[in-house]
Amino acid sequence: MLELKKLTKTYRTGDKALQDVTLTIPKGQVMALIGPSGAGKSTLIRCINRLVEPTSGSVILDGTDITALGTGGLRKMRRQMGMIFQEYALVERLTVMENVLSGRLGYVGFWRSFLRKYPQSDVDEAFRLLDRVGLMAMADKRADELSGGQRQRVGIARALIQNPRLLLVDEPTASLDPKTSRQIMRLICELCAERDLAAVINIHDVALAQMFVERIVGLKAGELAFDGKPTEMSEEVLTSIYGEEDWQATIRNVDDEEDAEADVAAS
Ligand SMILES: Nc1ncnc2c1ncn2[C@@H]1O[C@H](COP(=O)(O)OP(=O)(O)OP(=O)(O)O)[C@@H](O)[C@H]1O
Repeated sequence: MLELKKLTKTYRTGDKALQDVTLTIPKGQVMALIGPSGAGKSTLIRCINRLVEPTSGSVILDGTDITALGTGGLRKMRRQMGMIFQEYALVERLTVMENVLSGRLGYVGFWRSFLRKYPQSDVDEAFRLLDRVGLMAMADKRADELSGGQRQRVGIARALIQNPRLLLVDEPTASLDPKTSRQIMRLICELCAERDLAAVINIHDVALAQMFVERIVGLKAGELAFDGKPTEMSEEVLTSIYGEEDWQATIRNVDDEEDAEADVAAS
């Protein structure tokens, strides 16, 4: 279980990116974080693993106060938090397999990782994960030979080989086309369900979040503006988070997409 208590971040510039955010994310829950640009979504995700240092408040994962950890403790804790980024952050000249295995770097010793000698159990697990994300045939390809969707699948496998307790996902579909975006969101949510793994997903696309996750949290100017089920997302809620706009298209979109998906599944 992840608990954020009165999490606050004020950057040196004076920007109040987060203000008193209190949230509890139970084990196995996938939560989408939405909100306009600058609302504090990336800051929130980065405060959880302290890539950004919170100004005050605490982050507690399964009873451990992450905000109170020293350097060594934080390094160990970060291994338990898988991170998936928008831009994949793969090593271009390495193979798919090597990129996935790099998720184990925090676990194997320096020389072993320097020589890229991973234990057989890690290699076996990497093959299992590549199979699960549909990339078994690509294991020996270089990362720079892959499509955006394939690259994100490698990023997902790399995060999962850490055997994390929590997934932090920052704009996983920002560079992908709509169909690939849905496939990636579906894959992330299925994998979390299979592993009873909690995830916080920062996502711009409200309709996509509504389609796949069980809980949506809206941020506005660093403060909680909505916390509820996708079905509770209404035009009023969207207006309160994003301001005046014609939201009918966004909300209707979800129904249309679901109908379309159902048609495909039925055909
Ligand atoms: N390193 C930084 N130094 C100073 N201010 C920052 C820094 N990073 C973010 N901010 C500010 O903090 C606020 C929240 O930014 P953040 O990137 O968390 O928002 P976001 O919701 O993720 O936005 P986007 O959807 O555009 O990525 C913004 O006002 C931003 O300008």
